[in-house]
Amino acid sequence: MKKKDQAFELRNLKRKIAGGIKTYTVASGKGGVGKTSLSVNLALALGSMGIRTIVLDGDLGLANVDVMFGMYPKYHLGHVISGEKKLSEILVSVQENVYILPGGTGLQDMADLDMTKQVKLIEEFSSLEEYGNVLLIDTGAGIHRSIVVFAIASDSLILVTSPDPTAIRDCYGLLKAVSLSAAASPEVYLIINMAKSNKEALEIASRLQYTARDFLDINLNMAGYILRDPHVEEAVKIGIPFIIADPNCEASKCVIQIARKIFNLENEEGIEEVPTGRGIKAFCMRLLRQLQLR
Ligand SMILES: Nc1ncnc2c1ncn2[C@@H]1O[C@H](COP(=O)(O)OP(=O)(O)OP(=O)(O)O)[C@@H](O)[C@H]1O
Repeated sequence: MKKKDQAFELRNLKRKIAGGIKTYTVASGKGGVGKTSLSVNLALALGSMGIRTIVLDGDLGLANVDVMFGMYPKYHLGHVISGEKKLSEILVSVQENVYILPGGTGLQDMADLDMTKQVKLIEEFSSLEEYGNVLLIDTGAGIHRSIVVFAIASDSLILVTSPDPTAIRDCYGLLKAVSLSAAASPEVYLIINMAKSNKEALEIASRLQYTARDFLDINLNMAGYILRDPHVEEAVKIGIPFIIADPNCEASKCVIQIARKIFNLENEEGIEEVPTGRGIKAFCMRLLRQLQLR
């Protein structure tokens, strides 16, 4: 085994002892600000840095993640919940270290399962620990209860907004809804997408940071920005994520910066630590508890 691989195995072992997969909910409030685009390209950036990442398409209405890859998987989480498929059978490998977990409809059905079936489902979900260090949950638009539920159940929330004033307002609205429902102050990262410039992104971020701190007592960590870049649209048209289609475009460079910032890989020397969260079982249990509170 190569020295680098040995180091990676060692870090994975440490992670197993310390905890489990780290879960991140990607949400925005307003639709169309680039959540799916960010989730997919961030996952690919992390995968190429050696962090095994799973993207769960948690948009209960419209599945978008698959479309970004130009693929249409036959099975989704609904088939796992109904017992027709194993979770490992619906995971789609899209690149080394990167998997897509098609959500489809049916997540809400989880709450209606009897206790025995819920326990079985949690066991089934536990198999995700074998595939990933990180679970990114791409959610739909709006400030729906299901999105707040994902945000509270996960270890961390990644908030995305564009410079559009209505998007900023809805982003704050979602943060407020999460803070009102969460028992403790959540770990929250902020990303400004489709920014005209670094200056514009930093100004928006600083306004949101002040408001979140003063009115919600939440520390918003600025994770970075993605410039508005025509390569993003072009990549969507050909069904190839922009970080693969054009790794040197402005948007790709911004996503790599964000990956380094959120996962503490600010220097070029490689991965120091594999992210560790509370694990998939804890996530599932919190999710079920929140779903039952509807
Ligand atoms: N940085 C960017 N530069 C230019 N266009 C972008 C950028 N980010 C996203 N877009 C475009 O904005 C549109 C919406 O992106 P995306 O589908 O990722 O948003 P979303 O927030 O997931 O939407 P929804 O809320 O409907 O799920 C897409 O056409 C995408 O190509």
